Amino acid sequence: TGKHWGYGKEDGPSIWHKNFPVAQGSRQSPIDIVPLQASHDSSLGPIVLNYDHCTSLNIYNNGHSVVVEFDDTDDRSVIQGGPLDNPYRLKQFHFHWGGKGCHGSEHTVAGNSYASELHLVHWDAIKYRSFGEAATASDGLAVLGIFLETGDDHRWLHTITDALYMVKYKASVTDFKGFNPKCLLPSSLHYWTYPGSLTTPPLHESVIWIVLKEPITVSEKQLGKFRMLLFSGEEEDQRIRMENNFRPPQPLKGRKVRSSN
Ligand SMILES: NS(=O)(=O)c1ccc(NC(=O)CN2C(=O)C=CC2=O)cc1
Ligand SMILES: [Zn+2]
Repeated sequence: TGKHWGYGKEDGPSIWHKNFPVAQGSRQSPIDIVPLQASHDSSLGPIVLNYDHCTSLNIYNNGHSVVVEFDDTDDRSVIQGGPLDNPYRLKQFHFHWGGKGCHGSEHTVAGNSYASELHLVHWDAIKYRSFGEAATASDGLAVLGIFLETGDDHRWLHTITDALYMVKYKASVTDFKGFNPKCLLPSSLHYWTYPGSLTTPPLHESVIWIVLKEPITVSEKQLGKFRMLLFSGEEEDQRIRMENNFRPPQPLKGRKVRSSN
């Protein structure tokens, strides 16, 4: 079955290369984005999100993060434009966060990290027949990264944080219908883009990353609710809080980060 990995001392990001050698590959994510070194590319158009007919299905704790899954059996919710040649279908979104008062984003900006990072995961269903097939292709996935900073309450995030008690333990799942993630977008869709990878095992180098420049604001209280989730399953005696589930920035290895206008 799948190889075990986590975010601890014994099974965390510095060990992943033992079971997943691509961890030391040439297009790993996340990275530190240095705005002044990003090349402005006027051929990069705006990204377009068509989420109006999206169908969220469930919310679940996969032992690494909390994930909201979507019905991706047709093109009802897609991202297109920007660096993408085709529309990419929304499959799921999830978060990465730190411990109390510590930052937990995966991408950093000029060495600065945010409190958390939201990933909306999409796949090219024009070119590939399944998510699994796209996940192993060099241009198969497009992940939209959105930074979360702490401040006032986020008006819509409570719909998610109110459901977290239902998925406290690893492998727990509950219905989560009618959620449209466009309520989690910042006002500007200006972005950086670069070729990268999944930020957790299997670390496939199959992701076109699109990272929004503008963060959204959530409250420390709302973020605290993510930290009541557990990495561990209900039957396990250890109750390990789900926090600091982020991979640190990886070497750029000559890649170019482009900036929309
Ligand atoms: N953090 S991230 O880069 O957005 C990130 C996003 C997704 C995954 N993993 C998956 O989607 C798991 N998965 C496969 O790899 C193939 C089928 C499948 O379900 C890992 C990381
Ligand atoms: Zn992620």
